[in-house]
Amino acid sequence: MIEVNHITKKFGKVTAVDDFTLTVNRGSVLGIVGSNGGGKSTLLRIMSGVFDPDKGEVNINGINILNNPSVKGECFFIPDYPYFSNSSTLENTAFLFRSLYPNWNENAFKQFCSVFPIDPDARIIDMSKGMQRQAALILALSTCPRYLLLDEIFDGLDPVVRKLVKKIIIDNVSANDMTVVVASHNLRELEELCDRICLMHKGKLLLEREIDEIKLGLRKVQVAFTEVPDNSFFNEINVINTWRNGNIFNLTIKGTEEEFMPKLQELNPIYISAVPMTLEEIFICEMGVAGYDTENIL
Ligand SMILES: Nc1ncnc2c1ncn2[C@@H]1O[C@H](COP(=O)(O)OP(=O)(O)OP(=O)(O)O)[C@@H](O)[C@H]1O
Repeated sequence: MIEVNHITKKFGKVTAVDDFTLTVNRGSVLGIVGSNGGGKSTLLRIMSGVFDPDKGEVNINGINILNNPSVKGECFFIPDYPYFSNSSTLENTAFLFRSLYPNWNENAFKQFCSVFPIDPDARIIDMSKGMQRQAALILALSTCPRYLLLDEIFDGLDPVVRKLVKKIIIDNVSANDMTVVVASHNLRELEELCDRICLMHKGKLLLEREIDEIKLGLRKVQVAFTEVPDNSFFNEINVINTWRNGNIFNLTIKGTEEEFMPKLQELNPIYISAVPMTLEEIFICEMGVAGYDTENIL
């Protein structure tokens, strides 16, 4: 379990992370989304021990990571721009990592090298951005980390590799109880990967939800009437957003279809359809309901 307790980190006048508290359960995948400059990368750097916080602490399994190399050694952090030296290849970095990481898994390394379409003997800095990320991920996963922290890992990956990355991460979480924290602007990818999502803005945690709870909770409903019923019909249903175009209503409704459909049917609509919302739509909606200016946050 990772516990982030009241972390604050300032760079001069900028407060990158502001009294941030969060718990990541063992064997779970947490997604962090939020605005540019919201503090995601800084938070990940603090969680992995790259930066020390000004205030607060990060505990892994109850142990403060500050000046604790053995706990830090259980984490592998892939930054948004992974660093490789001029001469690094996958093979020679693996040679180094074998002696550095006690849990290095040679079979896993060979298997990852065979499934990812990159040359293990090529210089990593000559590779494309997406290929460099793949190289970083192959090395990270071969160290068998208990905690994997990923910053914008999907950036630059093609759709086939994105799918492969998600599958490998999910397999590792279920097989090895690995805990993953991934910061990304790509809500669609996070939706398929994460158990929980948190939203960070101006260094603060604005929202944290289970993916299933989010998805079950809201529906996008389009309903059309020949005769528009009295506005009071909204009172019967938990409508949190309405957009009307003549006799057609586009509603965001909180609740299950079993709950609200019979009530809508009573109004004799000529057309009705309910579809689940994407994570992006839900976040935008929840943020709006909470009074935030969503256009400047997501
Ligand atoms: N090393 C640094 N020195 C000075 N300021 C920094 C440093 N690192 C981050 N910051 C500042 O801290 C704030 C948070 O930056 P951070 O990179 O953590 O945000 P982010 O959420 O990852 O942003 P993005 O989504 O754009 O990658 C920004 O205002 C940034 O300019």
